[in-house]
Amino acid sequence: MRFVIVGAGLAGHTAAVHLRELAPQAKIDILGDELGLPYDRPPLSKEVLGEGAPRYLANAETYHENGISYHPGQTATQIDRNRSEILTACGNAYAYDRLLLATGSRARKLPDSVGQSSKILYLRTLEDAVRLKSVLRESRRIAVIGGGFIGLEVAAAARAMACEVFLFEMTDRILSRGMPAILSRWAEKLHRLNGVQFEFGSKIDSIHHQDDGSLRLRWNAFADVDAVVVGIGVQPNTQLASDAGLDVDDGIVVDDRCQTSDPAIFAAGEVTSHPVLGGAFRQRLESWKVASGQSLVAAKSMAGIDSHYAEPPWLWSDQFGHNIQSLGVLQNADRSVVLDDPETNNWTAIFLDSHDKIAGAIAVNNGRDISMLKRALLHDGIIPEKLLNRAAR
Ligand SMILES: NC(=O)c1ccc[n+]([C@@H]2O[C@H](COP(=O)([O-])OP(=O)(O)OC[C@H]3O[C@@H](n4cnc5c(N)ncnc54)[C@H](O)[C@@H]3O)[C@@H](O)[C@H]2O)c1
Repeated sequence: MRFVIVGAGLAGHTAAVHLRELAPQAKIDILGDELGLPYDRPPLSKEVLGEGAPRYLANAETYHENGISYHPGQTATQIDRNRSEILTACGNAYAYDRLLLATGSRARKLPDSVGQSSKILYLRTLEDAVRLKSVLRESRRIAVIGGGFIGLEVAAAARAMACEVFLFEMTDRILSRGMPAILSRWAEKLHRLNGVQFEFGSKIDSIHHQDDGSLRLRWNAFADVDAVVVGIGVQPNTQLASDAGLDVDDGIVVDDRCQTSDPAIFAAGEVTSHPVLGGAFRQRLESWKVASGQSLVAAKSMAGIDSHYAEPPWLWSDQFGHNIQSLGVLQNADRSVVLDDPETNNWTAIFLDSHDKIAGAIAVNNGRDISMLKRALLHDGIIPEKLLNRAAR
């Protein structure tokens, strides 16, 4: 059996390791478009911007010892479904019996018309993180565009380096995509207390270089900064799949076995549009947990073992030493129950659906609540009595 994996992020790497265990005789190739070894992405906006080192997922010896052929710098450009081959930009061809697409996402860019400069930075890859860190070290004032997790984690890292930080968010609150207002209020207060300055409802019209090397931002006012960091979301890398005629709807459409509309082709990680909560709807989730969980299901399915992905959405973030966790689907919730005091740095909000069952939760420095609520969500959806006792009356 020949397995080819396109994408050497967490999903691609983890699937290769599982496939090796499940199919000891199989040929396994991983194609990655970056040059180095696969690494874990969450530390890029946290430890790597501080004093920490990147977390590599493997080294060349482990791949060699496990008979996994890792091909860095190989950008896949075409799936030839008739010949069951992947073609790359370098002109190589890799034949497959089962193919896994773990192509992830890329950073959404500001339009070129806003301005172009080597000091307008994005954060998606290890190379981006290393460059950003060195620019932050040299900067006194920076602008961050976008108040999502990237923007906020970069703001926290920049403040730790004593940079002045202006954060521009086009909506009226931070974390507005998918996170509830109670978390936005808490996180904004935390960031303000730590010196981050906010501009809401503002889109940058232009960014110009000035003679002294700084950048001038224009929206309905002006600001001069040394660098601009942009975190305005991501776009899934679906081109390869759509060019090959696979079903794509925002992400690559897969079933709960991670199989695409072609039975020989599978997909895993944040590029997938997959069924959530028993198939009630489908979602593309930008989360480490999806990459790690779906890679096991995809590997089993590719090896012919029955397996289904049924994990509820879960993600976390660390900001100014505080841990935020989010569980489940919060957008469709009808009401919430708050445990402890959201004015402090330890609280949990549980979101309930129209049947008063748990839809999801947010916990600030309360990771244990999330573990308990996850079990309850998967069991009967009822809030455990032990937690209810802490609800504000
Ligand atoms: N801890 C974590 O889970 C974590 C941490 C970092 C990054 N990530 C992931 O990295 C990816 C990228 O994160 P992100 O923060 O860039 O995306 P995001 O979509 O979470 O947030 C983008 C923010 O930018 C705002 N925005 C969009 N266009 C804008 C504009 N022109 N001007 C001002 N604001 C604008 C949006 O309103 C939104 O608040 C996501 O997949 C995210 O989940 C996750």
